[in-house]
Amino acid sequence: MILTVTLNTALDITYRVRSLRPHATHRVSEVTERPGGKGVNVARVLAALGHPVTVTGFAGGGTGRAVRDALGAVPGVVDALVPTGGTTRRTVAVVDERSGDTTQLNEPGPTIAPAEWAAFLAAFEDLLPAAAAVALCGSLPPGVPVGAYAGLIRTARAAGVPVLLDTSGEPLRRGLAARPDLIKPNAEELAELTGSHEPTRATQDARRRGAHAVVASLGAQGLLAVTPEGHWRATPPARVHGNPTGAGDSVAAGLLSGLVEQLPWPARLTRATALAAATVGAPVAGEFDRAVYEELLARVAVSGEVSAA
Ligand SMILES: O=P(O)(O)OC[C@@]1(O)O[C@H](CO)[C@@H](O)[C@@H]1O
Repeated sequence: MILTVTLNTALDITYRVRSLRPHATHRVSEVTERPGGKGVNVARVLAALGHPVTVTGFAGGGTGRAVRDALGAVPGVVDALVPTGGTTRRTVAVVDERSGDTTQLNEPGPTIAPAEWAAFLAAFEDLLPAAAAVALCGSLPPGVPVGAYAGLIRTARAAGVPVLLDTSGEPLRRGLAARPDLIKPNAEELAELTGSHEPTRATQDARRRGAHAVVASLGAQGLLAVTPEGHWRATPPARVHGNPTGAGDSVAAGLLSGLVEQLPWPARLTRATALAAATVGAPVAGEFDRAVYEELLARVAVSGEVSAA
């Protein structure tokens, strides 16, 4: 199975409004609720691709129950979430129907007690032997040490399990020191990490900081990969309009599934690019439009070159 870790799970709420304006009252035309947090979205996409997945992290309170109930209904996903005495957060994505823009409001999440963190570490070590790969995804809830991902990466690498790290800020900076196999920053996260807004330079710099491979997700411009095997650019054929929430998680799912299937890099990048665009085309985070995905697979352009041996 593939193990996804979401320390700060969420009940993702998506509101659609006609036009979002500060200081105004809005009538919501449509509300959807889904289990979320980045690793949960990665898990749903992996399961839809036919990979067995186990989800761990924390869940608690009424929202935690709702997340677990909904996850339990997803075929192919095993719930190994660790209970917390706090209450799982909500995130709210407000989709402006007129402009198509999405505004995201993410709560900080519950405070994790030291004993709960210790229980999670024990559960993580128990799950590792059955894992073909691990994804460590999203923000850290209060109470979890800022170097948490670095520790989890060291534990996974010691067990011989490849790790994808998808986070930002200080947890990403510290995680890099533990040499994850792959990171998947977006342009903003890359710039924050490296100080450079030039994607090629920033991606190379991120790799020098410790990641084995870096795949930068550049929104409608596609993906830029710098790896020991070579460097590539994958570009979708056209801009897909819709809700971009979760598109990065679909990139992570595409890359992880390709890693486990031992696909060559261009095929992994094609899959990840098509999945991301198909996620933008679906109205809710963590879901993708399968028809759009299958149609795009043949139309993603990949250019680049293999490194000299
Ligand atoms: O606050 P974090 O952990 O960074 O991100 C959480 C989150 O915004 O990311 C997903 C989209 O990638 C949403 O489903 C989710 O709730």
